[in-house]
Amino acid sequence: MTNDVLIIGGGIIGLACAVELKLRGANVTVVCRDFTAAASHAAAGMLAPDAENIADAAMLDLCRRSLSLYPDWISKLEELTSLNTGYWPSGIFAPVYQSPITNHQSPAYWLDKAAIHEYQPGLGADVVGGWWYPENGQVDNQALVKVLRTAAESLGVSFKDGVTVEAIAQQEGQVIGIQTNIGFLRADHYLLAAGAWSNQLLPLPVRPRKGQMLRLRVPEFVQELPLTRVLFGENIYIVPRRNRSIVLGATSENVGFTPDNTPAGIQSLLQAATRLFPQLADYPIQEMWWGFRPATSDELPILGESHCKNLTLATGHYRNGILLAPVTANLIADVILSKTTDPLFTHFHYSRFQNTPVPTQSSTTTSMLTHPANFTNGHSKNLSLQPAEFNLQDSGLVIAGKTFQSRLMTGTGKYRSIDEMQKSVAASGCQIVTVAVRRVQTNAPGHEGLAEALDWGKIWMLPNTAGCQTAEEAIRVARLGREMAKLLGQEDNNFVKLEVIPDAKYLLPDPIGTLQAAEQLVKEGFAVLPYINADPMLAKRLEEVGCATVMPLAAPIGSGQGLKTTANIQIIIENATVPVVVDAGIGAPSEAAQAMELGADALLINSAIALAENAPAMAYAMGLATVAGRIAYLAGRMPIKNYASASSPLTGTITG
Ligand SMILES: Cc1cc2nc3c(=O)[nH]c(=O)nc-3n(C[C@H](O)[C@H](O)[C@H](O)COP(=O)(O)OP(=O)(O)OC[C@H]3O[C@@H](n4cnc5c(N)ncnc54)[C@H](O)[C@@H]3O)c2cc1C
Ligand SMILES: CC(=O)[C@@H](O)[C@H](O)COP(=O)(O)O
Repeated sequence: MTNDVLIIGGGIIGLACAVELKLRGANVTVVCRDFTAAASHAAAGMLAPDAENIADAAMLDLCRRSLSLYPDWISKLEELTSLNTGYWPSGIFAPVYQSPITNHQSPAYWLDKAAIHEYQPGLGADVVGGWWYPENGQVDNQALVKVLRTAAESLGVSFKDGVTVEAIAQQEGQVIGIQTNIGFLRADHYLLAAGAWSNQLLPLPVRPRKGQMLRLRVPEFVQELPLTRVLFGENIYIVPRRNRSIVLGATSENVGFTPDNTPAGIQSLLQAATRLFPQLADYPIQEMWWGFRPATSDELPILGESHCKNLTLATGHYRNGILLAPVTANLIADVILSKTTDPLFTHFHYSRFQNTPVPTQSSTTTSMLTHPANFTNGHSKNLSLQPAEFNLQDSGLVIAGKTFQSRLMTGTGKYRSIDEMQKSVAASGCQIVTVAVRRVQTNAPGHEGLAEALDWGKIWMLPNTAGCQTAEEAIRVARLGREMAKLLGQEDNNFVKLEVIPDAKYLLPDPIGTLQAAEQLVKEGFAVLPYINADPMLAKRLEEVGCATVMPLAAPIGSGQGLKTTANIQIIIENATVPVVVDAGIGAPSEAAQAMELGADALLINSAIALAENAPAMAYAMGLATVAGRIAYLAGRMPIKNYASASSPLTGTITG
């Protein structure tokens, strides 16, 4: 039996799960950075599986199931606390301005113009009809969150308020604890319920979708409540509360975590609201706010088991987290305490974002997370000119005990398309591909779906900390990178390409920050591959603190200037006992070959391939150049002489 459960996040999902787990006998701790900075406070509280027109059948099923749990769940909570949640199964009207073409399925009823205006006086004159969803309703979500918190406290759930979880520490498929700003916390089992912030802790495709809201007040001179049912209009919903406030929402903006209400956002809400229910134009505005919905790429939640046996996921509830709270709490408690998974949950398993099958309850997740020990990207044959054919010894590139046959590493940035990137990676014959953790996490332009675009069973991932300006940031992103690699199936991948780059113009790395971050990451068990200026002293220091390679630059990243630091790279190569990977600035295959001829152990090339007119062809050429340069190095080049030396013999020539 799992005794201690630690929940990350104190929004409605974390709180609902806490109450349910506690009621079933677990010891529960909720760790939360900010109880009010949560989508759960910002929401409108509609319970609207039908009005929302949910297309996904399993999602609709889940939402309806949750709606059916609402009455009993609310009674239980209100009894426990003697507080009111404002639950109101009022029904929802969805007025329209044009007659619909499609028919909604029961439980929706079509009301023609006369009927809807009769049932709901005060609607805009251009409303031509509407749907009536008698089974949908609303709850005062802010009141409900308070009730849940009070219930949890009265049951003995322990709360750690104002505490930020910084990392989820894992070992061999188990979470061993969480790193927080107040220290390391441990439990038997962990539940991630961090809403829109979830992917700061695990590489899940959960992004913030901002919604702006405002509240009006029914003025004193209006005696009776003008609205007693939710109006679900086009780009607007109007949610009347029993306490005479009226909630208007909501915008849907893809602006990351950009805070604040904006004139454009509020104007759009007011315009749509007063068109639908004109008398609102004279109602006083009481309050405005905004919040971040936790949106996944397929707009469905992520529920149930994770890649770690003792970590469960309950996140990504997007537009319906208030509605889905009771069913989530019930089924998550089943998963954690009874180890049973409702068949419906398989539809919401995190692995749908990977190209791997969903593991069953009885199987361990290891099958999903293992990969072939020897990496071939399937296309390296063309480039495998074997030095052994010429009596040359080359045992391959060994980094942190892992052997790779290819000595070329590539990147994923700057390609015109994912398809071009995939073809180029294949054509290069590389076995290591570096991925910018931050850009993948934030779905930066050109990085959408990137993590899933390569076959990580064949390519070794080198997560990099691009975009980090300080040692602290790089350490945090490195930890995320390790989780990302794990989640994508490389359980034992502890590699990180460390980049600490405060300067945007030359993209030159900060040597002090790099050394500090490297020391820390080595202590945490990472195989650190630091990107550095070609500084032999720094290279030595990094080697001394335990880095797995050093990666001196040939020239600034993306400059394509070629080998500008040859003399220093040569000193680094002469003195290094770890592999030297020449990284950045290589513009042409001749320069790749030249770096390898110097004795570099490997190369990392991105821009020169991605920005070539024919990227896959250039990737192939870079692969050949890397092999050629390596063989030339092993073959031993002729010495350079000051004067000409005739190629043909000077003796035994025929005289005429
Ligand atoms: C404008 C708007 C309107 C909405 N309307 C509705 C609606 O009408 N009906 C409906 O069903 N749903 C609605 N939703 C969606 C619903 O609000 C969300 O799906 C739901 O609140 C998600 O709950 P949650 O607990 O997962 O996340 P949140 O409520 O966001 O809670 C997450 C919590 O985790 C904490 N946290 C995050 N990271 C960390 C960390 N590293 N360490 C510690 N703590 C952390 C945060 O501080 C926060 O308190 C709406 C959302 C918005 C924004
Ligand atoms: C992708 C990556 O890690 C780059 O930052 C790397 O330094 C390669 O540089 P080029 O793009 O100049 O090849």
